Amino acid sequence: MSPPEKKARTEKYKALYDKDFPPLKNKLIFQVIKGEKIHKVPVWIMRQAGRYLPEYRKGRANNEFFKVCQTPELACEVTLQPIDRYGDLLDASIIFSDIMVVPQAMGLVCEMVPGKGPTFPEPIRKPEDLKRLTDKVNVDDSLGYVFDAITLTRQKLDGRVPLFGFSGGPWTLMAYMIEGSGSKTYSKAKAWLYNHPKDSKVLLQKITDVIIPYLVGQLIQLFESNSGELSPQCFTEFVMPYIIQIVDKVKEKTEALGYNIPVSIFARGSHYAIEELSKTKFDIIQVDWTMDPKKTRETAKAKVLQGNADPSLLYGSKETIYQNVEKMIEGFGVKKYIANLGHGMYPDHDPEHLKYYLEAIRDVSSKKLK
Ligand SMILES: Cc1c2[nH]c(c1CCC(=O)O)Cc1[nH]c(c(CCC(=O)O)c1C)Cc1[nH]c(c(CCC(=O)O)c1C)Cc1[nH]c(c(CCC(=O)O)c1C)C2
Repeated sequence: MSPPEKKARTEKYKALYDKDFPPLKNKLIFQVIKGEKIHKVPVWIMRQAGRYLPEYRKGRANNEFFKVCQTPELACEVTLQPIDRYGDLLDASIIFSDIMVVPQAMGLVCEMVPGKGPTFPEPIRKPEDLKRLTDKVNVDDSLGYVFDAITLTRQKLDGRVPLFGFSGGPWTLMAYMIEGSGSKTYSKAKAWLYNHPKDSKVLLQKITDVIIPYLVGQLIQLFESNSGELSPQCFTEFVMPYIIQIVDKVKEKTEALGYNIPVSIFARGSHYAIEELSKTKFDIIQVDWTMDPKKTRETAKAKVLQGNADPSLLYGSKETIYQNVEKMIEGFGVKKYIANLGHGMYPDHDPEHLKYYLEAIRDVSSKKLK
């Protein structure tokens, strides 16, 4: 985006920033975190705005993926699609964007290649390549479009549900920046942890320093989606120190402004880390479907847990979905719990089956909460 375009964008949204945000009508997630009485378990879904929705595919036919992310009107429109479709069955929205906007802000080119996903034509290969990264990233300049999209969306939501902001975690972003795309083994990125531990920490810190000023929203989720690739030892050394910095600093910053913003962590695949994570300031721990709800609840007694049905459950019948939801809620319990899937929606999911899942959560949990 050229500087005059950027200025126009900022001017355009100034009035929206100055206007008070509409008060929240649905506060279920905040009530769960505060331990207040609720009438049903709240639910939202990772990738709830996406290719499984015909209205999303229709809009995307004319617009490149990152163009949607970078155009606040389009990002807002797509964010609202599942909220408009499912009405009060959903209890949160999540801003339409991608974790790759942070590496882009750091000066790396990342393109969405059809059939392949996000791809870096010139990934970081050796420690000298770190010099190619922008030295001091001005987050307001380079990611201002996300802030504008968040502001516009909060106005347009009119308080129906709260809005999640999100970021990839430092390790997950480092892994993509070195691999250049998704990978089966993440062996190039993991080789860095063993061969260049110091440079790895320089890179993780650079990413952390961009994430902290970037994270805004009424709720926040940090996606360490690639954490399950690591040994417990590497997790402790290369993930924990950075995600703790992020949650501590984000809390400090927002509390100083008078806000208490709940922060959620999704360390996908890191079973061994649940206990360690339950001792941090994260308010919510999102778990994947390979974790048993009851055992996870026993391990992280005091924390709000979020998850965790296998996304493939949505290929099942209405009855199958209902029975699995009953078991899931039985395991987690109806308190300190936010329902979600164990990972994002798949492009070939039937939107009607997501509705069955959302209805089952409402029906099963409201009976138990009576
Ligand atoms: C809809 C969508 C997104 N990203 C991608 C798509 C499909 C692309 C398309 O429309 O063509 C490509 C897209 N973006 C990414 C991938 C995975 C790449 C790979 O590992 O191979 C793809 C196909 C990278 C990505 N992107 C994201 C993660 C973390 C969560 C997770 O573990 O899935 C990751 C790893 C986060 C993400 N990505 C997105 C959201 C939007 C908000 C919502 O949830 O509704 C979010 C939160 C949006």
